[in-house]
Amino acid sequence: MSPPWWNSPSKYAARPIERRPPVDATRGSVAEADADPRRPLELVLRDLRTTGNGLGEREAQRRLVVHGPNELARRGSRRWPRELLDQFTHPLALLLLVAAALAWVAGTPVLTTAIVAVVVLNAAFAFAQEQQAERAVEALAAYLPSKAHVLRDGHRTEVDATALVPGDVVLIEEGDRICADARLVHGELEVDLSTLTGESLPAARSADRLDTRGPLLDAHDLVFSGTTCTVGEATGVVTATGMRTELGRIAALSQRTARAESPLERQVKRAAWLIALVAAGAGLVFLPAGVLAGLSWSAAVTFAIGLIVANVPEGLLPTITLALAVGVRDLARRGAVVKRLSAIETLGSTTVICTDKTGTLTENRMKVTTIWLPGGEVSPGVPEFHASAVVRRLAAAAGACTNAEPATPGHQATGDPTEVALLELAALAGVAVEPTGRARDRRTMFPFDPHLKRMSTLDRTAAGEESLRTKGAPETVLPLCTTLAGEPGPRPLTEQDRTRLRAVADGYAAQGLRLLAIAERRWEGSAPDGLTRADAERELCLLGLVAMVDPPRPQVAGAVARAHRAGIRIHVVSGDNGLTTAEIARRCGIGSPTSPIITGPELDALGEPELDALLAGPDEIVFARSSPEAKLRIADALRAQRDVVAMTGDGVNDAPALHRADIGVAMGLSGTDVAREASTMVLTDDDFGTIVAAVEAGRRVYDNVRKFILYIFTHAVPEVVPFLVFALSGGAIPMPLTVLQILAVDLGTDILPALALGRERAEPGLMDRPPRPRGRGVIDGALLARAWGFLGVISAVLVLGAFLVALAAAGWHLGVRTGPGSPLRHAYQQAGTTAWLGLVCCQIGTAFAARTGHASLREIGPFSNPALLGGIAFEIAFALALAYTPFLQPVFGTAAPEPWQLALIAPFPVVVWGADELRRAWRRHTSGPASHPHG
Ligand SMILES: Nc1ncnc2c1ncn2[C@@H]1O[C@H](COP(=O)(O)OP(=O)(O)OP(=O)(O)O)[C@@H](O)[C@H]1O
Repeated sequence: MSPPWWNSPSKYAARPIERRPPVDATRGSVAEADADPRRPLELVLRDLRTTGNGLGEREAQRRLVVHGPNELARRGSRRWPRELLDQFTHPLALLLLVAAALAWVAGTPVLTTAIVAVVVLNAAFAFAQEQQAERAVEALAAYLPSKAHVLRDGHRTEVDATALVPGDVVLIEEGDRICADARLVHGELEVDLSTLTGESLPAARSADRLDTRGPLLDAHDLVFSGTTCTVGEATGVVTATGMRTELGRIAALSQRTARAESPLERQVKRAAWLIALVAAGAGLVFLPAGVLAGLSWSAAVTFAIGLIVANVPEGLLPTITLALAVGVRDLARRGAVVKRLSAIETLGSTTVICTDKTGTLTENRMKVTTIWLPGGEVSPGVPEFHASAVVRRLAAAAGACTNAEPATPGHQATGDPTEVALLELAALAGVAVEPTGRARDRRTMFPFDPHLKRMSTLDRTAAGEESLRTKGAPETVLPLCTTLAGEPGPRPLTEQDRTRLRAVADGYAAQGLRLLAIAERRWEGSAPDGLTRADAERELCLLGLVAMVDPPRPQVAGAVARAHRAGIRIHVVSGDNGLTTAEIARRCGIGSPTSPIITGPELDALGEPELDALLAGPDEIVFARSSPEAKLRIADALRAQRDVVAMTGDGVNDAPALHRADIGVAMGLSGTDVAREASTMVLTDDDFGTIVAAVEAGRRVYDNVRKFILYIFTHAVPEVVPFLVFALSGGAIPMPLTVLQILAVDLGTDILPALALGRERAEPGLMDRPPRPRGRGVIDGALLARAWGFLGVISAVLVLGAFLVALAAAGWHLGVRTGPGSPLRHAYQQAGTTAWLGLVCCQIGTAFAARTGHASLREIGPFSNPALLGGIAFEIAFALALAYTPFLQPVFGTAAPEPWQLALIAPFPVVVWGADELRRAWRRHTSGPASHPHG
């Protein structure tokens, strides 16, 4: 049987497979495409003109020019004609086209042209918005560059995955995404091939299991781009990159998958349909009513069609998609890359955040502050520290039992910050660790296991002995120890020692320090072959405890306070000690002195009902020494209570919990690729504060979508009511607005202000109100009541009032004819134009009212949305052009109003906005802090 991967002579053995200098690729192209990666390794390496030491940097650059970047070609460019066509064939557009056909049959070619223009304009607009949204989402990839570790010039280097070339030797670790097809050189792995094969169970891959038959994807010595490593470590030589990989071949065959629709988009689509149906119903009712009121059939049909066209909200959906996409793009700039548009709305309703401690609440920059030795406590750097042989032994053991790389001139340290701190300790104690020597001396490694919470290595030492070094959480290391190191020599570890050690550990932990126990076991000569982990990690000699600080990030306390104000609870789920975690949580403002601390074993002992009861309570809980499975249980229990859960994670084992939470949050800096892929949101700065900022952004985008909907729903009432009055009065009161005038509002004056509302900044108090309940629709009763029942009714009264006043001033009274040729014709057109401009004025007032759902306009400042001011300026210019341009007047049925008529409608914006301002003030007064904006 082949030795396990950790038994290889070194972790990334820079062991030459075949000493052959790298060859200039330009002198003979690498036969990458033709080389069968399953041939004997020597032949594969020869054809790829490489060695187990990897390529030289210059050679890699040359190959990059020859082979191109390691990325999949985009196939989207040819899809746009189809996407544009889709805009004309979706059901709402078809409904409008049917209306256009009816208008043609009814003998109104102008209306037909207008409706077709509406459809074309809408399609163009929607298409442009969707393209923009797609580009915004695609641009996110730049925020999450994929990285790969390679040997270049014999050194381990991190490069962009796009820079990988055939012949590169890649280093693959647990949690990595594999970025190119590769033949394993040595090591063993388990890989998740589900992206290629759909098979979700991990498959074993090993450098030592040659496979020359069967399908390529089943070959045991090959790994493929797009898959992930779930367990193990290996090196492999890249055999194919970019479109030549198996993933590339599949991508070349398949189309890009369609973007999944978000719940918000589904809701809006349903609402759009409902409104379209209501509009069609209103149109049908109007038809007989209009005829009874004295209209000709063709005029009645025209108006019925006008009603439908005016109220079908066909532009709603793309605008909302764009608002979401813009929200996603803004968030990415702030450090949170959201992978699905729908996540942005879920984020806004988050009720619970379950966060890690290390790196999320804290800086993840460890520094050893104190060492506890059997003979007493010592701080790094003091004279006793340098003088003590036990310190040196502890520091050497701790330094050897690491995989991190220490800092060198010009290079920062890399790897686990806990280990980097231990390497720094070793250097300070005069036993600096040099990675090549460490790799050379290592015989076996039992890697860090999140359940065991410890790691061990078996190393050859200078004295010709072999030594097992173990470091890990004191709770898991102490039970394995039987002796205690001391100056004269080890002595048995007594029960009193254990009690004392536990007290010492608790004392450090209560100060928020992170603790590691360091222990050792020595063999004269060699340790027995084939030692299992359980065999090796026993009868250890405890060398001491190392306490490290990892300070809370300075901005976390503020973010926690904001989350609390926003009604969000925060539970800490950490692998660390309970007291340490509780102290860090306390410093961040999470929990109270009476908050429960539940350790892993305690959680395991809790039944589901007890866990549910615990989580249903008001407390914020510290889950300490927890396993990745604990996260899954917590996420499930919270979701069962209809909480909306954001859960952080970074390891491979966190992937199921990240999947299960409503918002899985992965760490972009310290997390594994597997966690990143399982998550919905990736923090590019690993900072807890960014999660809260993302929640805020989610709330803002959702709010803005509602503002936008409020605005475009409101105008339906002043448009429809005059028709109803006309019909109900049996034609005695003439119709103020023409169909084309209504279309001019929907598609001319309203569009830009509506879009600008979608970009409104966060309203004050946004994070002072409780989360939106799960499942509450974006269009709810409160929004409709405000749009139709309040703003709409006020606008309708004003519009109709202006019309009647203008008409009456010209001598009109009930029943007097205003049709073509009648003496009042011009006055009627002037009155109609006054009403129409009045409607535009009401919409300006509505726009200002819609800017806030709860706060007063003064709080956000009337001029703080310049796009809205620009949109309103356009709206006014457009409206005046329609009213005063001679060649447009006959088309739209307008006539220039008298100055006094303009003066009559000029205050309308203030009246509409002012009424809503008073309503909001009254609501603030009666309901206290904002609960339901727009309600
Ligand atoms: N590289 C390591 N080698 C050995 N032991 C470690 C190592 N890293 C952490 N430990 C021990 O395992 C414990 C759990 O570590 P883990 O990484 O699961 O959680 P954490 O980083 O402390 O906290 P969090 O889960 O909040 O990020 C630590 O408290 C420490 O005692």
